[in-house]
Amino acid sequence: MGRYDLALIGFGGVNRALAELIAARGDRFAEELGFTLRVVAITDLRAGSLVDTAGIDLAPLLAAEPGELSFAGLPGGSADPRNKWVIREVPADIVVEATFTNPNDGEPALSHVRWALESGKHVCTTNKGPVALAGSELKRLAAEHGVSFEFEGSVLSGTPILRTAQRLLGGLEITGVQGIMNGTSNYILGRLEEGVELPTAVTQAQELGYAEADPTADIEGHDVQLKVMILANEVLGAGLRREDVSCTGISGITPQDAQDAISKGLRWKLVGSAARRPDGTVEARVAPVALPAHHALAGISGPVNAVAFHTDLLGTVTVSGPGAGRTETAYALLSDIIAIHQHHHADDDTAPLHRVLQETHRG
Ligand SMILES: NC(=O)c1ccc[n+]([C@@H]2O[C@H](COP(=O)([O-])OP(=O)(O)OC[C@H]3O[C@@H](n4cnc5c(N)ncnc54)[C@H](O)[C@@H]3O)[C@@H](O)[C@H]2O)c1
Ligand SMILES: N[C@@H](CCO)C(=O)O
Repeated sequence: MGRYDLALIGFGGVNRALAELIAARGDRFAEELGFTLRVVAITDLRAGSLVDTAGIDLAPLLAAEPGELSFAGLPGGSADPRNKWVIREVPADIVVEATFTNPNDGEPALSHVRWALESGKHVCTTNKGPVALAGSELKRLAAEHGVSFEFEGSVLSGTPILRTAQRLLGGLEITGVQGIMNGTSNYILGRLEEGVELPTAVTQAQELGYAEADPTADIEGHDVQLKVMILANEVLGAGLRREDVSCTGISGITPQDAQDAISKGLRWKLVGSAARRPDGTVEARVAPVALPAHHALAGISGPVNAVAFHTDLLGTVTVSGPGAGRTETAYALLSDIIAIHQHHHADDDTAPLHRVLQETHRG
């Protein structure tokens, strides 16, 4: 039986939901997945940092209201997040990065991921910034250090879109992808159809845990822009930069527009797409589209998302599932940990695994 010691960077909706899963289902994971999980460090901009290399007792932290959590004064606690020190120095097997997504330069999450990989620690992240803006560099860094860089939750939350493409569509030529890739905007468009005004719908999406810390990224399409970059780079080998993906969001759509569309048999959807041109380059965009009711993406409602892969041998293959949500996204992190286990340690029965890694590195 292996054990993975985790350092959680950011303790907001997603990483807190992961801690809840570990607290509630840890025994089941051991039985079904062949490993146990222990949290040895947590950092958060608001709560500070907490380190216990013997394993943090999660119950009292999870019992506290998120906004009231403070690690200062606890044994091993500090008011300062101390991200760099925790990531580099605390012995952990996996660094789980779930701080705010920064669509401009990916920071500070990009540095968090770099520090972890350079320290020989695996990384799982739901943060789209580092993956979209520096994915190739980070994969190279991970390979150099013999560790994994996993990011299933960066596109479509816990719905396994990236692993489906990587593992199940081998041998096909994927010529393009098209999808609804933002839970917040899709939820909001549904509320607009019901006559709810945009600011109210945004507040509801925030309360449900779908929206970014700054929901502008959801409404103006920047979140989908990053996801299109990730998908296109992963499945089309596109190497897109942000300026390569034209981007229009849903802020110009009113409840009246949404209801008028319904009366004409149409539904407004925020569609992200990337397609290979005949010369091999990739064209990508994010824009609202009024889809006819018979379109495969028109029936995708609420925080549910879907991605259609256009392929040569199978035609169109569409995968649909949750696109946002705290627990759904925490599941993506669990699926990343399972992938790390399968890739590196499935045959090990030693614990803790960071010692195995350190011994391997010492040669
Ligand atoms: N919530 C979802 O449905 C969802 C789905 C997929 C991906 N994501 C991504 O996952 C990440 C986390 O999402 P969330 O919903 O938990 O967000 P959140 O805003 O609830 O939590 C983010 C946490 O990170 C902390 N933080 C920010 N900067 C920090 C720093 N420099 N050091 C330490 N802590 C820092 C904040 O204090 C906050 O508690 C985001 O990047 C988001 O884009 C979220
Ligand atoms: N805010 C994002 C979270 C998932 O990346 C969304 O609504 O889709």
